[in-house]
Amino acid sequence: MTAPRLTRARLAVAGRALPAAPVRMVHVGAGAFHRAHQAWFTARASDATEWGIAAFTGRSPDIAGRLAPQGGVFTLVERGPRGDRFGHVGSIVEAYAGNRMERFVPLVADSRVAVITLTITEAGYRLTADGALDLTDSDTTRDIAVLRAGATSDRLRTPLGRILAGLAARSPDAPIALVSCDNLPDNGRLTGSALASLADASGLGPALEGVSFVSTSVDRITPRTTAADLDAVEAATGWRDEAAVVAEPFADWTLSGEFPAGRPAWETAGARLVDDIAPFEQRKLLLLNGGHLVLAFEGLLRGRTTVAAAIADPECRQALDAFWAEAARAVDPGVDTAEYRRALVTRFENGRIEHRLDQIAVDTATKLRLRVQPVIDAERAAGRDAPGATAVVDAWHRCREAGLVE
Ligand SMILES: NC(=O)c1ccc[n+]([C@@H]2O[C@H](COP(=O)([O-])OP(=O)(O)OC[C@H]3O[C@@H](n4cnc5c(N)ncnc54)[C@H](O)[C@@H]3O)[C@@H](O)[C@H]2O)c1
Ligand SMILES: O=P(O)(O)OC[C@@H](O)[C@@H](O)[C@H](O)[C@H](O)CO
Repeated sequence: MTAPRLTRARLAVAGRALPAAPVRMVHVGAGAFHRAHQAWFTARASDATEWGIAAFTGRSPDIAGRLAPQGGVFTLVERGPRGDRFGHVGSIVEAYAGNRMERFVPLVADSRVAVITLTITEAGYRLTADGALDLTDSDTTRDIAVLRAGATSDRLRTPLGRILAGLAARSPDAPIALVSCDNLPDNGRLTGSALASLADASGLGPALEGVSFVSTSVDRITPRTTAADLDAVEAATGWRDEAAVVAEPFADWTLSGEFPAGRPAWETAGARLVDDIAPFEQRKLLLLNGGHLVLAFEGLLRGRTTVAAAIADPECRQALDAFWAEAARAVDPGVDTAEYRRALVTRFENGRIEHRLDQIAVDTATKLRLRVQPVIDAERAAGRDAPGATAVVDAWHRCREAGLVE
């Protein structure tokens, strides 16, 4: 017999109520990571009953179509090396496709909404190689024309264009925090300067008054959910959950910036608020995300398909260690890298997390520029050759020649 579909209402009837909190956060780019990270931290915060999330997808509407019939509730599977832990997360209280502007604009304009979070991937920001808004991007130029004409916001295509339309409808007396949760260095400043360029070009400069841009370093390995994962959730919990997500047990969130209208007490759920994010972000982006690139390129060349399979291959491991030795020197010495690397090995070796190398190996030119080139630059500035990091670039070229990466 098929298990009943998981919904917020059915959970309440079953005596495991997760009452919907009032919407005070809007998320743009609802996907696997948002559910496993920001939604999970918010649900675990001590004031979770005050903070509901309205989640909008970035491009594909798929996850909204799965979450909405469940009242936003989903199962998080924490997949450790020896077993799974299943928990229901209730912080998402509304879910929509990204183009549902008739709901998005009034929500962003609502002074009770205090925080907007984003996970739209690095490509979603439409930046040039030097981190400025790409004013030649066709969707961006189209959005500028729509915004300048004051035309219906339904025609906006880019996440930043949609956010700007929402902010333009908000009172300048109602401050708000915009929190990028994408794997980009200095993501708060980049988001702020990209939105400022968009606002200038669209004649909407005042829309950004009262907006605080928060930088974050985010960490939790969250692969794409598979059909087998959904079946495993059904077998283990007795609920059919079309929006379940699998992540490693480890989770980290470091934030730096002001929240002028308040925020959930994320620190009670394990988040870290700091004055200087740079050392945390360097460590994570160079060692973890740079390390993922090493394994992706070397692994794909050697016929491996997952992170766990690649790190178990001695040649891939050797390439990873060579890169890490150089990358660790590029990280601010104020944060530990030795223990961090040891923990990363354990995390990467978790074979029960099926993190596919081809999921990592997208937008590779941008990722190399942000996660490997800084290591080459730092080593060369110190008079060294950086053989470990340049080998990653060589492996990338070989992958491209073999048609293994974009
Ligand atoms: N999955 C992870 O392990 C992980 C960990 C840390 C950080 N992140 C960050 O989160 C991002 C999203 O990861 P995910 O696992 O949720 O991916 P996902 O594919 O499940 O979801 C991505 C979301 O972004 C939207 N999107 C994708 N490309 C876009 C584009 N060009 N323009 C606008 N919207 C776009 C999608 O529609 C979706 O809503 C990553 O790119 C990364 O920056 C992910
Ligand atoms: O699309 P990316 O490269 O930003 O992310 C791919 C993986 O490296 C990433 O998903 C990691 O698993 C994550 O950054 C861990 O916190």
